[in-house]
Amino acid sequence: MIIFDHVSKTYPRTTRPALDDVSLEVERGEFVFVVGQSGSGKSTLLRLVLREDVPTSGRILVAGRNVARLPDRKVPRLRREIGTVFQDFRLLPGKTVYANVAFALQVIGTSRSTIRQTVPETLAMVGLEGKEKRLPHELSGGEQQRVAIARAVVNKPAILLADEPTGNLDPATSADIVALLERINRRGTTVVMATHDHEIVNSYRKRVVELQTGVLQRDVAGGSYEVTGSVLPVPARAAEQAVRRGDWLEPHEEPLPDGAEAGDEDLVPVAAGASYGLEEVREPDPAPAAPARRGFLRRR
Ligand SMILES: Nc1ncnc2c1ncn2[C@@H]1O[C@H](COP(=O)(O)OP(=O)(O)OP(=O)(O)O)[C@@H](O)[C@H]1O
Repeated sequence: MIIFDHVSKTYPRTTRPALDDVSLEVERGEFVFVVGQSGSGKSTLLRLVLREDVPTSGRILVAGRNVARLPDRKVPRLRREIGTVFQDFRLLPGKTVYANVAFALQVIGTSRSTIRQTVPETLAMVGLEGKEKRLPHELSGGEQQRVAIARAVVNKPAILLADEPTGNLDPATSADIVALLERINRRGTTVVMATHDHEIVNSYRKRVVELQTGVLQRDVAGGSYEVTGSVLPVPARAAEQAVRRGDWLEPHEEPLPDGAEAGDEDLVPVAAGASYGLEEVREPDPAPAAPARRGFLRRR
């Protein structure tokens, strides 16, 4: 559903990349937490998925589209497939709850009859029945975030990106909001959530992607929040699968034969953590262990 293939992003007038050679794959239907300290590149990663910006190098595929190459006129269609939720809710302050959600459908030309049916269903799904006529300032923070989530999913996008959606909420309300996101995920929407919330990440034990100063530091299924400060091995099987899948290879590259080992200076790791989001992968053993084998492509 989302593929980052050696993606780097350096903003203008900066020297250090905000994202540095990040490769990962998010499968359809996954729920992924993106963690990392402030400035580690989480928002940049989400902005690139949305084509709010383009990578400096590397490829990004979202729902089969190469987003950097997408002509501007096709960007709105891409974004229809991606709902977004932010820390600060971003509701239209002068519009009611109902109108905020309906607006998302109006701008894409949905018929009135569909809007009349879909908006109440969606508001009920997020637990806002009876609050349709309120204005945003008449709602609690958690309720405002529910409106924002309703607006993000009312047209049933394939992907929901949530950038610190619990950042302004107390722990109990945060837990409710993430439970709602999980429910939406169970209905088939791929969810990618950037967060600093240790408790949430540790209690859900979903896939965790950790960035550290733009580098993909960790990518584990069933992970915890803890920022490790060291590079953990990429599960060998996942990386090998990525190498075997020809779609990661450029025309001048070829997979290594079975049995190739890490360590050659010639070799570069590919697709860290790719393809294993829905499989059970044990977290790396904290005790020192033999280095895990990785998948590699030969650099020419
Ligand atoms: N528009 C921009 N121009 C220049 N530098 C930027 C821009 N946006 C982000 N950066 C820089 O890129 C790096 C990554 O920022 P980003 O916002 O992606 O991090 P983050 O992990 O989302 O941080 P936070 O958790 O604080 O939101 C930071 O060093 C930041 O200063």
